[in-house]
Formats: sequence, C-alpha cells, structure tokens
Amino acid sequence: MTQDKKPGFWGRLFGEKPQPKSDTEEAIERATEEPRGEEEALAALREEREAPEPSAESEDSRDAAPPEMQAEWLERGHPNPPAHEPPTPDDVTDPLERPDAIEDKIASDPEEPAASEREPAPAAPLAEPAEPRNWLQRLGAGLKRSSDNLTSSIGAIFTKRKLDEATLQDLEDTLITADLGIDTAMTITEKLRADKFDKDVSTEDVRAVLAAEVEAALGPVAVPLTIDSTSKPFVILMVGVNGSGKTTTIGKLTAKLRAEGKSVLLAAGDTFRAAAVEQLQVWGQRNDVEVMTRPTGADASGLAFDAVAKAQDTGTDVVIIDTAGRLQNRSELMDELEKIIRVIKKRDPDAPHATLLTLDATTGQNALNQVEIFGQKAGVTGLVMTKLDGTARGGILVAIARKFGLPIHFIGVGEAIGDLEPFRASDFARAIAGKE
Ligand SMILES: Nc1nc2c(ncn2[C@@H]2O[C@H](COP(=O)(O)OP(=O)(O)OP(=O)(O)O)[C@@H](O)[C@H]2O)c(=O)[nH]1
Repeated sequence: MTQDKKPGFWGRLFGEKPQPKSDTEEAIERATEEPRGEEEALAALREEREAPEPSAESEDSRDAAPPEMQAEWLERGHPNPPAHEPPTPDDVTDPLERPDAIEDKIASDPEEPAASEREPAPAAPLAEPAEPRNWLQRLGAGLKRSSDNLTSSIGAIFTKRKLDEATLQDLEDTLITADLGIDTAMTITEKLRADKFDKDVSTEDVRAVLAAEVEAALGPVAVPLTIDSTSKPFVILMVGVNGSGKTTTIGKLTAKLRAEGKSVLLAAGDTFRAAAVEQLQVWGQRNDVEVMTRPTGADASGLAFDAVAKAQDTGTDVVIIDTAGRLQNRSELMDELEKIIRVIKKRDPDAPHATLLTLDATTGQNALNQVEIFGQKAGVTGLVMTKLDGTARGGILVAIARKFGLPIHFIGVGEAIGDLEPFRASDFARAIAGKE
C-alpha cells in the first residue's frame, strides 16, 4: 500500500478538502518565476484530476478498497469507498494522474492559459444511436471502402472533359485493380466508348455506367436461399476456408430461420477445435437452439450423420452443419469434406440440400480459386460473402458472379446477429458505385 507514502492522495485526486501542499507542489512554487501562472496551472491540473463523486449505484462501489482505505475515505465524508486501491506512481498509466505530473505539465507547457481563459472544450460528438440505420445505409457504410477506392480512382482519371483513349485505358486498369474482373472492366469501358467517346463525360456518368453493369452482372445470381419444406430436415452444410465466417454466418442465419418460425438443429462439425464448438454453442444459446457436439478429434462425418438422423426423428425443419475451416489446396481435408457429404447421404440421398460456401470479401482474388475448388469437391450450391464491411475489395463479387454464376444468397457486413442480409444486386451496385 502506498497510502502512508502518499498521504492525501485521495483528497487531491478528488479535490476533496484543501490539503497542505505536497513537497512536489512546494518545490514547483519555489522553482518557478511566475507564481500566478503556476497557481493557475495547478488549479487547471487539479480541475482535470477532479472526478465526480462516486454514487451509490456507481460500478466502482461494487468492488471496495481495503478496510484501511475505506476508513480514510469515510473519514473524509465520502459515502462510498472507492472501487480499488489508489494507484501507486508506478501503476498509474495516465501521465496526468502521476504525482510528478504537475512539474511535468508546468515545465512542458509554460504558456498554458488559466482554466478560466481557455477556449471552452468542443462539445463531444453525439454518440451514434444504437440501431438507427436501415439495411441500405449499413450496406453503403460497409461498402464505403470499396466504393471510395473505386470512385476516387475514377475521379483521378477523369480530369479531362472529353473522353479519350488514354482515359478509357486507365479506367479499364482501375476497374481490374478493383477486382471487378476483366469482363466487367471491358464491358464498362466499351459502353463508355460507344456512348461518350470524344464527348463530355463526368465522373457521375461513369458511376452510372458502373452501377448499371455491376447490377447486370449480379442480378442473375441474387437468388434467395429457399428452404424447401418438403425436405424435412432441410440440411445445410457450411463450408469455407479458415476464418471465412462459417460459424458466424450459421449464427446469423439461424436467427433468420427462427424468426420465420422454423426449428433448427446445429451440428458442431469443426471437431478439430474446442473453441469452434464453444463458439457455435454460444450462437446456439443466443438463438435458443440445440447444438450437437462431439469431443475434440471425433469424426465430423459421424456427427453430421447423427444430426440428420436426430432431426429426422424429431421433425426438425433445418439442420445446419458447421465444418472445420480448410484451405482449398489441402486435398486430404477436402477429401474429408467429401466424406461428410457421402455419410449424410446415407440418411438422406438428397442431402445436403444446400452447401453454402462462405467467402471472406477481404481475400480478393483468391476467392475465385476457393469457389472453383470447393465447388468441385463439395458441390457448392450457393455463396455467402462475408466481411464486406471491412474491405476495399468488394468488387470481387462481380468477378465471381460472372465466372461461376453461382447464387449469392447473403452478404455479411458485420459481426452482429443482424448483419446478414439477402443479397440484392441493385443495392450492392449502387453502394459500390457510391451512388446515393
Ligand atoms: N466484420 C465482419 N466480421 C465477420 C463477418 N463474418 C464473420 N466475421 C468475423 O470473422 C471471424 C471469423 O469468423 P468465424 O465465423 O469464426 O469463421 P469460421 O469460418 O467459422 O472460422 P474457422 O472455424 O476458423 O474456420 C470472427 O471474428 C467473426 O466475428 C462479417 O460479415 N463482418
């Protein structure tokens, strides 16, 4: 305890009663030439140190200080002892809280005006309301990095009024760099060449063509995930590389299915990692659904089999099977995925009814390879693009759509339970083109 070494610390810290000046303060008074300025600086510092009196409801009061500290505190007339021991000089991390901070402050900031002369502190920005934004706004915010990247590059290219060959070439390069794919890049530049060559063109014109082409590419693949109620249970297998968002997507999707009144059983097929099982269990609790598990290292296909069997027996609407993340180039792991599918089919030859591949949007071009290999090995039926909120590479979705034509069911723009939405081509196109 440092209480004895630092008498009066609490009082000074909380601006309680006038205290005899500490050695440090006295030394400052002696050493400085302009006593008035120092006093004001001291006053300003004390003011900064002042903390509101802890209230009976304050969180701090839940975790009381040791008895001797409480005695000092009560002696000083405070109703609630502080939450924890007063910090010692060594464990105080805020420099202004350190006993020697007064010296430092005056030495380093001799011109600091008195508190009364200071500009009033700017008002703190209003805290963002919890859930004020609709989906479109969240999508726009999520894709902002992608669209900012794209539109600022477009803005930099279109400095001349008339559209010429060099500008078109630069635009094509920009669109390819933004992961939209060569086909889309060429379609956009050709359209602009046909309509606007040697004519006035604005960045707004380019954005309009961009949005139209992206929508044209994505429209056919924006297909909702339909749960066929004649397949009971409807079995969904979730696959993807490590960390692509499988488990999180399962949690979000389960919430949607539950909201539609469907019963859901989850199978924690990532039997490699105990943490992965726990993560799914948390989502299970949140959604109030059962999660089937096996000990770490158990055969995932056995678990999948049992989950389908149980859902058949209990009349559960949907079974979602999580799987361990695997890189598409690890053939032995991809073989294991094939085994899971084979085994599920022993319970229901039509299952899995949907095999969803989660793609991390931040991956960029590698996503194309993932779709290809997972498609071949696991018979992917649809895609979920996750983490569109944290990437400047959202354009990859366009390239994937053009190359594979696989349905894109959902996109994820955050980690929260509500951050999964059915994919809508026009919303995505407008957001990525930065159009209101
Ligand atoms: N920002 C953001 N984060 C996401 C999104 N989806 C998932 N995540 C985060 O990505 C991380 C990995 O997600 P998981 O769901 O654990 O991924 P996984 O594919 O199950 O991972 P493995 O089990 O390791 O293969 C977690 O921190 C998630 O919260 C999303 O749409 N946006």
